[in-house]
Amino acid sequence: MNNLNAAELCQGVSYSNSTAEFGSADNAPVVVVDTAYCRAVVSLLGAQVLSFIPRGGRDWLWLSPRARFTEGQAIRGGIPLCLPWFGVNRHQPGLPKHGFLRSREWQLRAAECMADGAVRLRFEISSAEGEFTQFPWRYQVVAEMVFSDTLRLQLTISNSSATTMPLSFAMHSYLAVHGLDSAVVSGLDGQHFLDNTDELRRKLLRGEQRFEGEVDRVFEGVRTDQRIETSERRLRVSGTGCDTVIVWNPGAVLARTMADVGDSYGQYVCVERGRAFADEIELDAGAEWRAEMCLSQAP
Ligand SMILES: O=P(O)(O)OC[C@H]1O[C@H](O)[C@H](O)[C@@H](O)[C@@H]1O
Repeated sequence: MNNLNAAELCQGVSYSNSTAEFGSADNAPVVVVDTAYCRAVVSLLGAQVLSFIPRGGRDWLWLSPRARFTEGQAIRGGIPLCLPWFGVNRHQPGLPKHGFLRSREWQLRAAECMADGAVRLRFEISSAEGEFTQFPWRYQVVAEMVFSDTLRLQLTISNSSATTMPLSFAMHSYLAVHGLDSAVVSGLDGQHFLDNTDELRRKLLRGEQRFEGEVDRVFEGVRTDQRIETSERRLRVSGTGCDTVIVWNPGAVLARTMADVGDSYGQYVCVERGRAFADEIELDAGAEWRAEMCLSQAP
């Protein structure tokens, strides 16, 4: 199955590459959405939204200036799609972190301009034969994105195997902030979390989530929206079918060990939506799971 060719793209959608868009040394194909609402860039590698700039505004997403754009390597920033598992695979810790799909090339199968001026893109991917020995399930994933004055991202994961498939995932948003000190995440007050900086001990968050040093927290079974407030904007993250919220920033010390983060760690916070840990899914043979995350301007 091939990508749409350029003539099949609707108005406001075009192909470009990471060098032209971001000045990267690696040159990977990207899709650009440029409409009255926004300008957005999506990489075919990982079906990863890399930039979303509402008209007259600044980018909601952070992309590392040192991001690499080569197959088999994760792109640091934007919204990586981590699946068919999130983080370290709990059943087989030796498998690649965050699943196979964030560093594989997806296919762009549809690009549609909607009556209200929004653009919808549909990307698809299937499990690769070479992965079967490590993860013995066959599955398909459709990622649909709707770009308007909000960014909607919907995942549909289908299990086409004869047995139940363990599924966890995350839509791993890197949200741009201007000064980590002023970044505040609300909507998690009174919720328990697994502290990934302290052997996943279960703890309680009281009040707002702030960022002093490394933060790596998994909130399960969340029924609320999150609001991310910085000195210059307020964003809302909401979701259905993705009740796990992961909040992450490496802090200065860990960031120094990450070649594609380094001293840029203060430019983003990750507020991710997915299903992981207690929210992990047992996806029956032939069944599918749908999840949607929406980023919007908060009042
Ligand atoms: O460095 P990566 O493999 O992209 O992972 C980046 C981060 O993803 C999630 O937020 C996890 O909770 C963190 O533990 C992890 O460090």
